[in-house]
Amino acid sequence: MSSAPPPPFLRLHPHSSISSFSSPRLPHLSPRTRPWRLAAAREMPWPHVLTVAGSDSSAGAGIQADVKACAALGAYCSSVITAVTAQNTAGVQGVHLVPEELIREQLKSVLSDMSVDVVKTGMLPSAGIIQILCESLRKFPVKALVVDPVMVSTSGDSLSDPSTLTNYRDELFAMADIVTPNVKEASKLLGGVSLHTISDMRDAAESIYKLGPRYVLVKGGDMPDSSEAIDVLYDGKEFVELRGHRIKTRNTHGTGCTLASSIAAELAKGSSMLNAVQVAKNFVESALHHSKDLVIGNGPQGPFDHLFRLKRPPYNIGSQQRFNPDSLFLYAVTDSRMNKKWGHSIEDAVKAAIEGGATIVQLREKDIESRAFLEAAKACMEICKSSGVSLLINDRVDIALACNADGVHVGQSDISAREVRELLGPGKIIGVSCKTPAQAEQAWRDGADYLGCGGVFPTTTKANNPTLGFEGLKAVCLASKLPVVAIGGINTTNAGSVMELRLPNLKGVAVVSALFDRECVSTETRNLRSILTSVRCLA
Ligand SMILES: Nc1ncnc2c1ncn2[C@@H]1O[C@H](COP(=O)(O)OP(=O)(O)OP(=O)(O)O)[C@@H](O)[C@H]1O
Ligand SMILES: Cc1ncc(CO)c(N)n1
Ligand SMILES: [Mg+2]
Repeated sequence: MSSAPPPPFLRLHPHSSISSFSSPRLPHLSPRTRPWRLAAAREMPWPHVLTVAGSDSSAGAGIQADVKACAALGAYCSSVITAVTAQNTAGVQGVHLVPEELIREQLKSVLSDMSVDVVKTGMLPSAGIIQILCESLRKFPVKALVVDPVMVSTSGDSLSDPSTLTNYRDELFAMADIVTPNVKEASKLLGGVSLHTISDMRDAAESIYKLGPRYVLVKGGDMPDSSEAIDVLYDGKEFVELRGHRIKTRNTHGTGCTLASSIAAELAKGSSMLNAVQVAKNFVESALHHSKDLVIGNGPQGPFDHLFRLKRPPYNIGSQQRFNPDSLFLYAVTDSRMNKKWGHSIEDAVKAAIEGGATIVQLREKDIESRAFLEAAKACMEICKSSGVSLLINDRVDIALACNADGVHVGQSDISAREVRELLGPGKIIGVSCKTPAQAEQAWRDGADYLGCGGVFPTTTKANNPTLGFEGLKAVCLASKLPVVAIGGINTTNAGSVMELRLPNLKGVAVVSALFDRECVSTETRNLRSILTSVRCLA
């Protein structure tokens, strides 16, 4: 690794010289007195990740991978460049460090102005750079810090000075929300222990956890001879094994950078750590899958396509509206037979349910022709959009895509949540009907957002639907890593008893006939809403 020469760039940038560092650039004006902020009628926060990492000339890893991953997942990505590397698909040919004072300046420029949510680190090649980063983070705290302790490239070239080990371990890890070493990096951090099995990865995660981060993710991308790519997440109490298919491809350059940036993007959007890691892992797996046969370069390790989703519909992948689990509180599911019986159109029924206080709506239309269904779905989308309520479509991914619905709900015999996610992209809501803890686990692995669990009580809406009772509901809620909505035979007389169970993850009740097999849908919804609210108030 070459060392940094004196900074010649000062002459190239007379207006941004390091000597001006101590004087603030922005005049200290309150938002009210900043004229450029008054122009916007409604300010929309944009999830923001700052990556502090090295440039990769081949653009498969480093800063370039980080920017692409964040863009693909709907987050803004600013970048502080720590080093410029010469790399291609054969390996690393050169490394040049950016002068430390310019790194400090870049950090201040971004952190002092741009409302960064999450900082993600990649290549931090010297001890001094880590110290500067820690100082900057103490001065400008952010919501979360994701540390990818990049030490060696997959080609085996060194990307950091051995002296950084001490600063990682003693200073940066204690500030980190998550640290994401691969097996080689975990071994280096722990003085050279060898990692061959999942059990070794767990032990390593436990040892690295003791250095101070809130979570440790030991990545198994480089574990040999496995049909699965398994990562181990540890939070100081529990281990979670994240298992994905191992994609057979040469295009794995930058998987680590992409995973860490994707975690950062999801955290910036408001996800929990476990969900962020799961979404990130699914994203890497999908990107590798879609890029497995692409050819760029002559070396053994090619880049992959972070923006693979742009090649296929839907294009609105960067939805910034995160799914809010609290929206499951009063979940209205339509039924065309009931609407027909009472002379309600689907649109009128949906409008009435929302008027009465439904917090999310699903169109479950089993006996209606596709064209009529799509027209009704489009009209319902307009109604839901104007009242800020999400609209999901039962089973029909095609209808959901065509009307740009907020998501899809699938059952155990419909296409899997993983495939629905592939089709809908990361910004849409996916729910799965589950009756057992095993199904709940699978739905989470497949990238679902919530579970529908039931039938809690006997129901006539769905034929041949076994009743789970409170015990079955409890088993699923306790095992689930996702929020749950209870369904099946729920009405104004028993909804209170369901919510009074106060089960973990149980966010609300889903109802069909209690709302729609009635003359006045809005009155029924209002009654149910007030029952649910009073139970919540007593909590
Ligand atoms: N061939 C593959 N198929 C599916 N997932 C993979 C594959 N290779 C790596 N992954 C996944 O990619 C993520 C990054 O893991 P990996 O161990 O490759 O990190 P890394 O070695 O730090 O990356 P890099 O190659 O960028 O240095 C992990 O979630 C891992 O499971
Ligand atoms: C600049 C840079 N950062 C990280 C990695 C690790 O993949 C790499 N190869 N290059
Ligand atoms: Mg790797």
